[in-house]
Amino acid sequence: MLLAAPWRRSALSVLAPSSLVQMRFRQQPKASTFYALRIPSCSREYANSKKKRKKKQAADGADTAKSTNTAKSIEIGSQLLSEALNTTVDLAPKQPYKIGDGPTLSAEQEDLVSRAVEGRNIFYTGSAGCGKSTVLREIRDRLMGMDRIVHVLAPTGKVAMANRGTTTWSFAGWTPNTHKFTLSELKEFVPGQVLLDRFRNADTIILDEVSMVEAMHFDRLNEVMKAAYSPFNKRSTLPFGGTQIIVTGDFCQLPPVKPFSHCFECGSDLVPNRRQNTYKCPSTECGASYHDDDKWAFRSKAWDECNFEYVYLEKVHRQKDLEFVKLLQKYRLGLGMSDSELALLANCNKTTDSYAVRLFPTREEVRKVNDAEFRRINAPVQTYKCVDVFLWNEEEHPHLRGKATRNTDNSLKELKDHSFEIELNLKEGMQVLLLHNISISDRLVNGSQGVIIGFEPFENAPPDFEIRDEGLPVFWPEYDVNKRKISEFMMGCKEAEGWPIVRFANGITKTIYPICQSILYGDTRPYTLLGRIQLPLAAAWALTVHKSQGMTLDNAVVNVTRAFTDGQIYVALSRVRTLAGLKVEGDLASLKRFRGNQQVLRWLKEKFGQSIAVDE
Ligand SMILES: Nc1ncnc2c1ncn2[C@@H]1O[C@H](COP(=O)(O)OP(=O)(O)OP(=O)(O)O)[C@@H](O)[C@H]1O
Repeated sequence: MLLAAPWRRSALSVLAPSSLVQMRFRQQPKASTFYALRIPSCSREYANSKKKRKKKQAADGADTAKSTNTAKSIEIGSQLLSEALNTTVDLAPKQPYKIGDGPTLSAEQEDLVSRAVEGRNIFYTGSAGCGKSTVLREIRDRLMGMDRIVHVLAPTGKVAMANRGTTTWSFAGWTPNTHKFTLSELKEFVPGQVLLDRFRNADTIILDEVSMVEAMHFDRLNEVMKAAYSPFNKRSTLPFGGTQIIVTGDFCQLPPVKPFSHCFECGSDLVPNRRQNTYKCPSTECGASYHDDDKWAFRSKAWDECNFEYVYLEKVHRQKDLEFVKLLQKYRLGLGMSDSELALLANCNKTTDSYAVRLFPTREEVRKVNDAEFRRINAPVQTYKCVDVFLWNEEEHPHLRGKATRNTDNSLKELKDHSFEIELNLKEGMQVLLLHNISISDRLVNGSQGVIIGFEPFENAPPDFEIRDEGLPVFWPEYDVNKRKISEFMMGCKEAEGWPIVRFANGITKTIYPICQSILYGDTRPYTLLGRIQLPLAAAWALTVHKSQGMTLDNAVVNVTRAFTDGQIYVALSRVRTLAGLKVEGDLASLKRFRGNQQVLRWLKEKFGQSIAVDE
């Protein structure tokens, strides 16, 4: 019985023997540093001796389901609900709609996971497709399965949503304006009790897409987490207040967006000098100056303090074709490519079938293509309105009240970066992209492409899914909340013909049902849940490169004309599995123009040496 099912816990995997290429470095202080604060490196021995959580709750799904504290805590407030309750939609479960699990980890990935669960500070990296996100999810699940309080953070909402995590901004209680504070103000700003508890109770932070995290941002986070302790407490001297830090990403991919907006010391708006690649603080008292080379997180003092173990995942899983892997690796590392290699990438005669998604550097280009293609299809529009769910553990997380704020269309403001559409418009014949892993074995994963070939009538395939799919205890205020939310969703799409049937590029045809993709909030269990119920599909004629980040695509046409930043073309090229699935179009001179960031490349070579070598 769906609703009475106890929450699941992911089983611990067998740890494989080590064949990992991993290195330990004690970082040398940087030659140049612009920040005033420098604190000696500290070891991580504290992490293992950390006291067990006091606020841990034994609550499980069955208990919470019986909770009587319902009226205040569940947010359902829409007219739709009362309508939905009166509908006669058949909700009898049919085939369970299984959310896909991750692949079996390779030996090097397993070894990395076991190091992480031992409590070490780790930076792990590798080329696009080596499994960084896959490993992140495994580390998160295993640590949470060990009752650790784990915060998965990311620099942008989109990446955070994909990992069911939160942004570094939201974790720290910041808005972009918060960086106008001086560093001391920022530290004083922390002592709201909620933030103090959050920082002090955090066992582990896993930070994804670190290439997009600006150095000063990383430093600020470090400083405010230390400031959660009195100066007499040893933890005030430990990096991130003694919380375990696991950082991942690929510095050859997307860089920080708008770095050096505010002075680290005094918070003033910095003045960029584009020719010299510098940013100057206009305050005469402060007068700090920053160089663009120092924008990377690995240039921060916090990075030095963390004293990371460095792990390089060598095996690429997204692509199997060695020639293509080498080609991508060369492009990633800015190694000169021969004309024939460039021609191979840019070969416009290659067959790209009708599923190919076009990747553009800018949003404007994407919108134009998708709108035009949608209009061209002569078929009725089927509309599916999302249902956003807020299951609030008010007693434990009163500070999350604000997360319930809604837009006029009833979507939650907090879910503005959710990859699922608020209102999804589909047509038969439309090219679509899957936004969720629904079956790893069938290779129907986030990024799989297909075409809608028809609609399955609703009555033949009622959805059967759980709002809470995390395997973790979620605040569950009412017994039949699942059923009601599904009914509410059904109401929102009752004019549509049915569930879309998609023929995927790999030949598999599958009816797509709604799912709830959720994020868990709160530092104590059972968690507060925010989720969006929707069909995990999006128009797929075109996507921005930024949106494609993290995806695995079967076929793509990469338009390089308006590429504007390092790493963008590499991200785009590395989305596809095979060379046969790739076509490059536009101003091909851009392929030569972006040769990787030299600062990053030097650093990578210094840290990983042979591990990143490409056989000539
Ligand atoms: N051990 C493995 N066995 C089989 N497939 C794997 C394995 N690890 C990862 N993959 C698959 O490889 C693809 C890329 O994995 P993932 O997205 O985790 O890589 P990534 O390093 O995060 O990529 P990117 O840097 O491009 O975001 C996914 O389809 C994933 O399922």
